[in-house]
Amino acid sequence: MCDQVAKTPKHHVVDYRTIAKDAPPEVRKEALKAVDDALRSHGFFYLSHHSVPPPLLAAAFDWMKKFFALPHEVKSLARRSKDPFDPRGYTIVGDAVLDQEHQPHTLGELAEARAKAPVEQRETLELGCPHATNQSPNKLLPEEIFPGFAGWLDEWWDTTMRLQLSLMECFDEILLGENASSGEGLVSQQDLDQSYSNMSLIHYHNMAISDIKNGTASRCNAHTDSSQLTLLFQDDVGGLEVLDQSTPNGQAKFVPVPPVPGMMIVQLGDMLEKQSNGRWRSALHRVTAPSSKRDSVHATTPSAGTEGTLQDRYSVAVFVYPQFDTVIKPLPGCSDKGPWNSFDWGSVQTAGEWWRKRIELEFGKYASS
Ligand SMILES: O=C(O)CCC(=O)C(=O)O
Ligand SMILES: [Fe+2]
Repeated sequence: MCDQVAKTPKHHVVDYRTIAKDAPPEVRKEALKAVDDALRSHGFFYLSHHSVPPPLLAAAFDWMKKFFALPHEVKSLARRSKDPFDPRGYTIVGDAVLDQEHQPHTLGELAEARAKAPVEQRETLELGCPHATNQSPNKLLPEEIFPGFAGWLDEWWDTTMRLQLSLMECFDEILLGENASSGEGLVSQQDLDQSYSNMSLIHYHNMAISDIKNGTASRCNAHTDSSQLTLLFQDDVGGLEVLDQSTPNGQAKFVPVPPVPGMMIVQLGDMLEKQSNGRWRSALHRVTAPSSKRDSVHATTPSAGTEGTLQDRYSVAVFVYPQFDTVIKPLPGCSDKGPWNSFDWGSVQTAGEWWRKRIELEFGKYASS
């Protein structure tokens, strides 16, 4: 195990090679048990030796740096529309708001939390399935302004979708057991040609640590993802944290999920919490100043060189959704109620309805501005 993860011993690390279909059955069985344990206790795990080729991943970070460094007027050619349900395009600080630090149980409580949340200092490029014809197309800059990006996106999209599908196959085996191939599992809810999955390329602006400390601004407020599953790739800046409820005295606290070279993060979202009947946990997570900097009186960052400044941070989050007409209810094999229950879903039944509720809360303020 890598040293950086060893310092945070509670975090689970899964080696992708051990859950791949061609792994020896005994190895795979053990590894799937480790996946189950991780999702039961923390709702996320590190995935090492994953199938995203390093050059494709490095290109993701290069593209982000290039895109976000463009002048505002140019980026604005790809601006997200004000219709909350037209989710593609470039967003700026203040368009979206996340916040459920105090674990609201209803969508009403979530809306209240969001109304009071500090402003997240981030800009994003929101993208969806490049070849889907059933939803708004991606808002890309013209090829002559940003040559090569569309080609990278196609390859990235297909690679990450194949990866998520192989994780879904593992989840079906864990949750449905012998009935994994019955056509009632998670894989059957996916249509990769017309996928509703989406992703954010994210740039966190450099900012004063004092703004985080005094609560006037933030990087990414605490939230769960509304997806089934999120694939998260972060740069080496740090600051990602997840709520750990497994402490011996029962006191939940946010713990760092530091970047580890070569590893990505697999995180569970609201839909799979419900589909697993609360056996697995939708991870409550946030991005803040890395704890070593936050706790220091004279925090410095070597690259920024400025006292009390947090350097820019980049990440990619791929949010995996089933087809939007999927009814989100416990899967066969998940009749036993587990401990996690992040939300009262009220009358919401389908994946599309849940997405609409959550996206409205996230982007509603921008739409009305
Ligand atoms: O930037 C990160 O590491 C996390 C981003 C995130 O949680 C989100 O956009 O939902
Ligand atoms: Fe998230």
